[in-house]
Amino acid sequence: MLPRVLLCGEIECVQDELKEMFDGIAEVIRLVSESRSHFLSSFGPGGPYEGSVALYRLNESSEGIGKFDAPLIHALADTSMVRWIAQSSSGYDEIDVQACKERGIMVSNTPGANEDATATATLYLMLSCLRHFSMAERSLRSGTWRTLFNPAQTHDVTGRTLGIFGLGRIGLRFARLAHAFPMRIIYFSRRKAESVPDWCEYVSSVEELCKQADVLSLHVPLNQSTAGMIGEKEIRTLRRGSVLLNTSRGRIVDQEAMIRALEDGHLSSVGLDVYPDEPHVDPRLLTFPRCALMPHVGGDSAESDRTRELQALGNLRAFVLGRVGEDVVPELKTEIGNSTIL
Ligand SMILES: O=CC(=O)O
Repeated sequence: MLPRVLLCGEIECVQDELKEMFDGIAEVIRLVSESRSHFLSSFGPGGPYEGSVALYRLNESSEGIGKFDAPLIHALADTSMVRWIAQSSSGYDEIDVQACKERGIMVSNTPGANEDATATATLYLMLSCLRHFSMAERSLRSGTWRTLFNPAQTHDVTGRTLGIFGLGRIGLRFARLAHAFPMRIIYFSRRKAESVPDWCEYVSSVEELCKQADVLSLHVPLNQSTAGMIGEKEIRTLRRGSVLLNTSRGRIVDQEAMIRALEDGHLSSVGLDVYPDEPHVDPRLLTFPRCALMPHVGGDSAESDRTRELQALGNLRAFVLGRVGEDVVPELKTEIGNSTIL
């Protein structure tokens, strides 16, 4: 009997490739559970997921079965043969990686797949926040021509300082786009990046980044050390009238502190694609007309969705073939070699 791989989420772009990739090496099955209890009880003998050794996972699957938190991971390890979770996104904050480590389950993600889409989405949000394009469009669509739009309150991008928190692939791609205006680019990362262009200036702390930036853009993953990292102190260290952009994860920012700063004008606007409790959006955010708000679509384009699906499925296929995909998440790199189907 072939091993089975379970798709927790739809494959939208690469159905044909999916068939070819697993032909003769694994049986691909689909999620039928609408609850966590059904999911966890379906790996046993005679259950619909019996024989599954690996999962493909989209965050959308949380709607039915919840996040892959520690209780789910431990129960999965107790009741199934699953040894690999291939997350189909670059963020993997919905999976408790520490619990996976304890139970010998490997996790891969899709770094780089949506680098261009996310960087260009951030660029759009920055332009919209400084020039009020989203507000201008809303004005036109509501039949009021320029009523909402006041050019005296808008600003050019050229010559401003962009502070990038996290100079990974997306941060660097955005830096390159913004440098073209030109903007002055400064960044802070856990460590100074090697081989970045000379015009990308490293500053030694988040505080220094906030002191100098006109626009602060967040490009770090969500984990225990980044959660809430941009709070009251950091926001108030930004100059009055600054712009905050977040296309990373909502929980990196203290939302209450951000809303207070919008209310008293310390932040002139924010450009958000992500929120702490998606799909819920705090209704107060909708009351600031200059803010540019999107429903977590920044990383999605036909090209990046296709690349992401192929990359996640490639990681699954490598596991089924007894290899290790390139995309094991950093926290589990030391575990490589400990996970096999047999
Ligand atoms: O949010 C998108 C991603 O994590 O890829």
